[in-house]
Amino acid sequence: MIELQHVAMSYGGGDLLRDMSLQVAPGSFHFLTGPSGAGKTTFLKLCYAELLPSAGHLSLFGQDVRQMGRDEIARIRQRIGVVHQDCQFLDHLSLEENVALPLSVNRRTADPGELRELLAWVGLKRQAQSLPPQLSGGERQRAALARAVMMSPDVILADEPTGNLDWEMSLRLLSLLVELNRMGKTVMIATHDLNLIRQAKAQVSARVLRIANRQLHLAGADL
Ligand SMILES: Nc1ncnc2c1ncn2[C@@H]1O[C@H](COP(=O)(O)OP(=O)(O)OP(=O)(O)O)[C@@H](O)[C@H]1O
Repeated sequence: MIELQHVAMSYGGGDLLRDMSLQVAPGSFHFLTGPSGAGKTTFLKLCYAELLPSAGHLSLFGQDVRQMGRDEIARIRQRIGVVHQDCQFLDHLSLEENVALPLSVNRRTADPGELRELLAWVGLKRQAQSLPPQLSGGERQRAALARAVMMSPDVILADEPTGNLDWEMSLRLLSLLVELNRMGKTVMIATHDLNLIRQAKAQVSARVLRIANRQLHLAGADL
């Protein structure tokens, strides 16, 4: 589904990430951890072809990212829902419109019933007409998750989705991601929060990856 072979990534200077190999199987659950600045966001950006590797081989859904044209990348991205670290909402659009945005971008209209159901699933039915600045941090993160699953993607990539949330709200968000995984979605979460990882491991079988010294390591069971 996502496969890296000896991938390196550089923003121009030396390698930020080097010699990374990984196979992400359909339906798997991964955490990605590591110190601030280690390259977690960069790694996720590779996984949705926002960035291309500077060396090595990266394939998404069996296709080499280097061989893909712009249209193919756009098609592949529809299969990958991303929860960005800063949510990236359009502040002049309602929550409902923001969540439906991936469809409008693809010139499709959201089914009102499905949209309502999705907002109810993340507990935001009442806030459908609110503007993003009127939402709490937890509401914004849940809305970002709803937007990420709007296109029924196969993979969900979440970048520090609980970064600014209290423990109770973090658990709520985690339970939504676990539910998605139980529905068969592949999930990868970048996080600093080792307690969140421990909590998740009690619920799902998750692999924990750690970026350290520019390389990708499989963390031990002692987390
Ligand atoms: N577009 C860019 N151009 C140049 N350098 C960049 C760019 N994006 C990120 N970097 C640098 O790459 C390094 C890794 O950044 P990245 O955001 O991937 O790390 P991170 O592990 O997600 O950090 P954090 O946990 O603080 O979010 C940082 O030193 C950052 O400044």
